Amino acid sequence: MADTTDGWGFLADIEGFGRPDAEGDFEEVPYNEALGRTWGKQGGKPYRHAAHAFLYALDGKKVWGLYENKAVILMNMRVDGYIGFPGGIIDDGETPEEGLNRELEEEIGLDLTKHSFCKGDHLVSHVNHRKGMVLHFYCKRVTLEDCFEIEKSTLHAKEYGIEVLGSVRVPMFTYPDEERGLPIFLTNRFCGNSKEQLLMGIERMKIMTTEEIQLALKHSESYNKKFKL
Ligand SMILES: O=c1[nH]cnc2c1ncn2[C@@H]1O[C@H](COP(=O)(O)OP(=O)(O)O)[C@@H](O)[C@H]1O
Repeated sequence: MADTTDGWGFLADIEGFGRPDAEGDFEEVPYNEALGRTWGKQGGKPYRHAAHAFLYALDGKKVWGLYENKAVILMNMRVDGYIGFPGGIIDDGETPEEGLNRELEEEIGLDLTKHSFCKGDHLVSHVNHRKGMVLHFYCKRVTLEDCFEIEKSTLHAKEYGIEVLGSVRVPMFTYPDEERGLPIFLTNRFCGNSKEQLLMGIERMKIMTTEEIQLALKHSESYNKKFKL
């Protein structure tokens, strides 16, 4: 990969954030500690913060009357080709929640009078020392009708067709071949630590058990190996 910021224009400052991460780059950190900005590199820039949201509804409907879809979980197809959650970089002077709400309105047209995120929705924060960034992750359960409304509002959002190329639902079921469905979805390329965040959200919101998640991951990894992905 070219290690140059030529051609990045105003994105040059943050282009490094979108580069692939190595295993172990993300370390869980308590929210208050994450806000302490104690990681500012000596004499350098303070770490940048970003916040992303897991919006979901419990479902239970059977796909084709066969496979139980446990939940509707909304992610985005991003302009860089990665899958990620809606959200983004927090601007100077914003709290993570203020920045998150602003980004959600811009990216998916979220109706903030109905679904505004607050500190109580915070699930976990991670720090990436290599990139100098902190990632905050929030979860909110809404109704199935709300999910459908949010998918529709994405089409009219300011960033639709720019940063966001579409809202995608995570397939929350697995076919009898143990690969199609969630395991194959997990073989996608995910932005930042969003794959880890997705699995944490599914587990902590009790949508799937730890064992079910481990099984989906195992089949996802064996699929990757089989096709040398
Ligand atoms: O869903 C996500 N979960 C965790 N980290 C993410 C996710 N999406 C992006 N990131 C990380 O956060 C950085 C900034 O996020 P994003 O690209 O959404 O900000 P922006 O919308 O302000 O440009 C990305 O470059 C990537 O490192």
